[in-house]
Amino acid sequence: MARVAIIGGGPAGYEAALVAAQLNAEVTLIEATGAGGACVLTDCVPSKSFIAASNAVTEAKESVDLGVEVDAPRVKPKAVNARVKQLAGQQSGDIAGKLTTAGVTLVDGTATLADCEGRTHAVRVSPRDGEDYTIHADIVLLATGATPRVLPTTPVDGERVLTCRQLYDLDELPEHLIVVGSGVTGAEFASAYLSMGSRVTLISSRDRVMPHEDRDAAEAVESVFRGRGMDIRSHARANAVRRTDDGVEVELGDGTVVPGSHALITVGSVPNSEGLGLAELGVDTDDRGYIPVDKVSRTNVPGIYAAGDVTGVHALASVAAMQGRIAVWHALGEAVRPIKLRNVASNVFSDPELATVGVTQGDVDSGKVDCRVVKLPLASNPRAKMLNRSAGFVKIFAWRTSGVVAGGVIVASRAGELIQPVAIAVEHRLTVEQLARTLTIYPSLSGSVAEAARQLMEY
Ligand SMILES: Cc1cc2nc3c(=O)[nH]c(=O)nc-3n(C[C@H](O)[C@H](O)[C@H](O)COP(=O)(O)OP(=O)(O)OC[C@H]3O[C@@H](n4cnc5c(N)ncnc54)[C@H](O)[C@@H]3O)c2cc1C
Ligand SMILES: NC(=O)c1ccc[n+]([C@@H]2O[C@H](COP(=O)([O-])OP(=O)(O)OC[C@H]3O[C@@H](n4cnc5c(N)ncnc54)[C@H](O)[C@@H]3O)[C@@H](O)[C@H]2O)c1
Repeated sequence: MARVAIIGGGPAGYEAALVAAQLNAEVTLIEATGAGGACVLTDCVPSKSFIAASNAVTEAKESVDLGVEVDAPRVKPKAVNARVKQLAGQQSGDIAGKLTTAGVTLVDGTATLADCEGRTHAVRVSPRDGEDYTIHADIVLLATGATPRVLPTTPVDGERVLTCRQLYDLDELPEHLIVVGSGVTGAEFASAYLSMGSRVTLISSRDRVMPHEDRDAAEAVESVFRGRGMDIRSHARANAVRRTDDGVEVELGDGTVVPGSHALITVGSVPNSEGLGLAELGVDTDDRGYIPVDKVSRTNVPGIYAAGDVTGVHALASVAAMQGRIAVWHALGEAVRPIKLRNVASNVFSDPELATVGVTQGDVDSGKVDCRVVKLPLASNPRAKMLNRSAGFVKIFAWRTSGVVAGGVIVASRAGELIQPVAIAVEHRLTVEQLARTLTIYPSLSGSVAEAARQLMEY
C-alpha cells in the first residue's frame, strides 16, 4: 500500500488526501490550524460569507428603486462576524469528517521534511498535543499555502492596522477604512465595507483597481464604486501606515497623508515555504519562496509534489484543489491530464462581480490571439432592468477561424454564476452557434450570453 504524507490541509491538501484514500493509499494529513486550511478558516469562506451580508445591505438600500420601502438597514458587526466564524468552523468540521470517514489520518499539528532515503521520505510531525515523531512516506505533497504580505514599514496590530484575516474580530464597523492595495482582496473588502456603511478610501498603486483584469471590466466595477462614494486614489503607493491617537494615517509615495479610522493591508501574499526543510532536501524554491512545479505538480525532487498557493500558480481554491488531485493521480500511477490554466474561471466577489474565463481583451488587443468579440451592456437586458441591477456587461470571445468560444468576461451582480455556460463552452470547445442555439430562460441574465453568441454567428 502506498504511503502518502500531506503537509497542509487547505483545498490542495484535503482534496489530494480524499483522492489518495479513494485509491487505497495509506494517507496522513498534517494541518496546523484546522481542516480546510486558510481557505476555509480565514480566507475564501469567511470573506464570501461576510460579502453575503454586505450584498443584503445593498439590496435593501436599493429596493427603494423598486417601489419597496425598507427602513435604513443596520449592520450588526458582532452578529455578522459570529455567523462568518460559525460557517467557517462548520465547513472545517465537515471536511474533517469527510477525511476521517475516508480513512485519512488527520493530525492537528505541523510537519517538516526530515530526510530522504532512496525513494522513502521522512516527515517530522509535531502534533499540537504530544511528542514529535517521524513518519515515512513514498509520496509527500507540500500544500502549505500562503500568508498575507504586510508592508515592511508597517506592523499590523489586529486592532487598527489589519490583514484580511483579522477583520472578523472587529466589534464595530470601521468608520473610515483605508484599504491599501486594489487587487482582488482589496477590491472585495473595499466593496463590502462600502456597502455596509463604512467610509472607504482605496489606495491603488496603478491607474485602476484590479490591474490584472481587462481594463473595461475593471473600469466598470470602479465606476460603480465611485458612484457609491468610494474615494479611490490611483497611482498611489502606500509607503507606511501609522497609528494615531484615534485611528491611522497612511503615507503615500508623493508625501500625501490620508487619515482614517482603520487600515486594511491587501498587498499580496507570501508562500509558506520557510522552515519546511526544503533546502536541506534539495527542493528548489524561486526567488520569492514559491516551489516551482510542472503541470502534474512535481517538484524537482522525485516523490515530492507541491500544490496550491505555495507553488505560485494561479492562487485560487479551485486551482489548488485540482493541482492536489493531479499530484496524487500522477504519483499513484493513474491516467492524468496536466493542469490547463487557460480554462480556469475566476470571479471577483465585488459588487458588481467580475468573472472571467479563457482569453482576455488584452490577448486580443496585443494580437496574441485571433478572436472576434461581442460585448453587450446589461442595461439592455430585460431581467437586469427588472432587478434594477443593470451595471455591467457580458462579453464573449470566439476564435475567428473556427467560431469556437475562446473566453468571456462578465461584470454583473452574480457574474460568478453567469460565467459557467461560457466556462463549459471553453472547456468543451463548443462553438458560438452551439451556445446560441441553447434555449435560455426568458427573462434571464443568461439571455445576454446567448445573445452575444448569436451576434458572433453573424460574422
Ligand atoms: C481574502 C481571500 C479571499 C479569497 N477568496 C477566494 C475565493 O473566493 N475563491 C477562490 O478560488 N480563492 C480565493 N482565495 C484564494 C484561496 O484562499 C487560496 O488560493 C487557497 O486557499 C489555496 O489553498 P491551499 O490549499 O494552497 O492553501 P491554504 O488554504 O492556505 O491551506 C494551507 C494550510 O497549510 C497549513 N500549513 C502551513 N504550513 C504547515 C506546516 N508546516 N504543517 C502543517 N500545516 C501547515 C496552513 O496552516 C494552512 O491551513 C482567497 C484568498 C484570500 C486571501
Ligand atoms: N475571489 C477570489 O477568487 C479571490 C479573492 C481574494 C484573493 N484571491 C487570490 O489571492 C491572491 C492574492 O490577492 P491580493 O489581492 O491579496 O494580491 P494581489 O497581488 O493580487 O494584489 C495586490 C495589489 O497591491 C498592490 N500593492 C502592493 N504594494 C502596495 C503598496 N505599498 N501600496 C498600494 N498598493 C500596493 C499591488 O500592486 C497589487 O495590485 C490573488 O492571486 C487572488 O487570486 C482570490
